[in-house]
Amino acid sequence: MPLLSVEGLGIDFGGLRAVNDVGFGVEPGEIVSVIGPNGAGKTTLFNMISGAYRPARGKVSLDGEAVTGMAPNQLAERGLSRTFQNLQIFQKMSVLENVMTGRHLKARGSLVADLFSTPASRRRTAEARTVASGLLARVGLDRAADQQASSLSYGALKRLEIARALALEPRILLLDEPAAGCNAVETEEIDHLIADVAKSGVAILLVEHDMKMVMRISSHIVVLDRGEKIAEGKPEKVSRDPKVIEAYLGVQEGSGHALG
Ligand SMILES: Nc1ncnc2c1ncn2[C@@H]1O[C@H](COP(=O)(O)OP(=O)(O)OP(=O)(O)O)[C@@H](O)[C@H]1O
Repeated sequence: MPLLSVEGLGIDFGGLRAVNDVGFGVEPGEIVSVIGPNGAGKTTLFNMISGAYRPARGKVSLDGEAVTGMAPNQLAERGLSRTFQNLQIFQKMSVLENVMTGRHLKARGSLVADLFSTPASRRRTAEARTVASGLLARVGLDRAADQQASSLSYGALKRLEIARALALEPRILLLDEPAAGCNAVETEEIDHLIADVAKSGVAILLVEHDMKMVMRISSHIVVLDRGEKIAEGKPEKVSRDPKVIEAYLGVQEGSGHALG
């Protein structure tokens, strides 16, 4: 049984079937990418899986448990963590503190204990600091730990956001355009980081426009067009699929989203 299982998922916006009858699974250690032309329904699908939208149809399961329509914090408690297309970093906090905030759900204790700084709350903070430091080393930001987040380059901020999502120790990580706005070097760093996280056994679901990156790192690709799944499979198979080529060619002019 896949760790994340999506079956017959769908939602409408007014009369528009934004996503319809989409299903797939993600196993631990796999990198599954969702691709498709602009407006295909990728972000909407992501929002339904991560609890931002309640699906009108279908089912989402995590490790066999039905989690359809659960709120993001309930999903986080069950091991689903996500990053956002528009960075959600606290710019005025230090790099280390940003990762520590990602740990709060995991290390949740009593507010009263924290207010009075009890030994238990001090222990939790120390533990969060240790975990956060380890994660910063993992994403190559250990030397920047005490800097204000606003001082980081864009690519480094993207890696910081991944470190913060990892602070929850997720079993599945949803990455929304992790390489958007990054240059080639930054994209490659993120590329390696994602592969490394997958290798540690975390399941990864990715929405990404950088087709070269998608083809390089995906174990499996799901292709959407106008809300429907039109193809899925290994990168080599999907990139040769006539339906996929047609969907992209149909919007290729000026969109810059050709299959790489
Ligand atoms: N909140 C909303 N209300 C109404 N329509 C929406 C809403 N969100 C998305 N849509 C519509 O649903 C369809 C799917 O949009 P979505 O943003 O999921 O596509 P996408 O594949 O992520 O596109 P892009 O590649 O441009 O990010 C589009 O036709 C879009 O206009």
